[in-house]
Amino acid sequence: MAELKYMTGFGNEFATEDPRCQGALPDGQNNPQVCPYGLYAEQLSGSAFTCPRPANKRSWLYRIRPSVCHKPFTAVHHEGLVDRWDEVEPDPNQLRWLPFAIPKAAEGKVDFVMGLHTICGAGDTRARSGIAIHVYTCNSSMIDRWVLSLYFMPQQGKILITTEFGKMMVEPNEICVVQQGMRFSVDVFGETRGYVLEVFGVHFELPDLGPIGANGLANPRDFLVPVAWYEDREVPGGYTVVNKFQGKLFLSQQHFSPFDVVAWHGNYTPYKYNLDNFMAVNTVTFDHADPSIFTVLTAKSTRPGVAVADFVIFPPRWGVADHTFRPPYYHRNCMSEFMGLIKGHYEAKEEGFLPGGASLHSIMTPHGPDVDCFEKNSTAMLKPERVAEETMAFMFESSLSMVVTRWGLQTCQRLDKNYYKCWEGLQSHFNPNWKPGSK
Ligand SMILES: O=C(O)/C=C/C(=O)CC(=O)CC(=O)O
Ligand SMILES: [Fe+2]
Repeated sequence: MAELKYMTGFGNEFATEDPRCQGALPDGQNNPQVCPYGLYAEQLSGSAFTCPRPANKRSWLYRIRPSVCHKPFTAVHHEGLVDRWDEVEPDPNQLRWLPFAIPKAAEGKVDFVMGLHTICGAGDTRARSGIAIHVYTCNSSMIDRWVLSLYFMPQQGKILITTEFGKMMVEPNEICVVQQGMRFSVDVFGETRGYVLEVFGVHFELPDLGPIGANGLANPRDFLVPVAWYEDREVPGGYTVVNKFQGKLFLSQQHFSPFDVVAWHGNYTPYKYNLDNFMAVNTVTFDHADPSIFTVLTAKSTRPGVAVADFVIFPPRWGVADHTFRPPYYHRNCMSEFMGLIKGHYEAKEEGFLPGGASLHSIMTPHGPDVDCFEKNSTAMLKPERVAEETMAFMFESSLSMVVTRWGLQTCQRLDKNYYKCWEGLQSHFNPNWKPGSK
């Protein structure tokens, strides 16, 4: 496959035409009486029309047929997708999952939609407030079907995401955002697994940088946006549209490929980002900084400074803190922390937290380094050293109190029942005779 092309930037106004149809974008207006090449104009709104300018997101698509040409939607049951949070009793325990099992191709084809399972979430898709965290495990490409609106993190196996806006190849260590309403299809190249965060009703933004200044963390120029690509393809057997609506899936048929957008312009787009481009900022003196220092993207709530979901990474970096216990401190948090591992070993849990697995530390549930990590780092010689080499751990940190699904707690059979034991060996080192100045 030829190398894909991308445009760069975050949330700016992009304009792109498939090179086969130069001049497809109308000049100086959005909906001329007749569009170039006989295309239809269609607007995709990502925000209320009246949103303040910085938050106002929309794109104009110029396509062979408008997307309204389809047969009626009919409901279909998908066991794995959940949007109500009362299936099982709440569980405040520290939870950890072994790597989620990927179905073997020999045992049957499973595509991205079939292989999508909700692990936890909160809120209401109807009130457009809340989140859901899913995992996908699959072995086959989606054939002539597509679905809407997600934030992807491949963990194993690259994925080719074809969207109405163009194509993106997304590899492990990259993230990809396909926003609400954008139609896409996922091709895979073998056994494939990854994480998905779905945020209802808000969009990811780059975090403000405050005293850091104008540069750093995820820089806007490193975000990649697909260029227009279309196919004019009749599908006599029917192209299945998968619509995720109010948490349920609906199918409809149409007789042509939905990827028929010849040109588009706007600031509401899918995009991808390689986590190696993250410029980490951290202490060069002492103490462990709060993990918010590693925020890549944030989905803000209406409360100032409080995120519906922050996307945070723990990238390879230097650790230099003087007279400091360098790994994460023990803590209880007013936010929920869902973690996953793309590759490598996470410093607070060298064992048991594995690539393709996950952990959830709910609101106010205590957690922190395991025994080995505590003992090793309490006596370590503190010289500059590489931390998280060849590793990429991430966290979805949410102000919502998330509920775990029945699939997450029971059906997937990946819950590590012994997780709590990793702290059991923490000894008391209390010495009532300790004197200031002694070791
Ligand atoms: O690295 C950090 O600064 C904190 C990160 C976290 O809060 C995530 C954890 O709670 C890690 C853990 O499993 O202990
Ligand atoms: Fe934490």
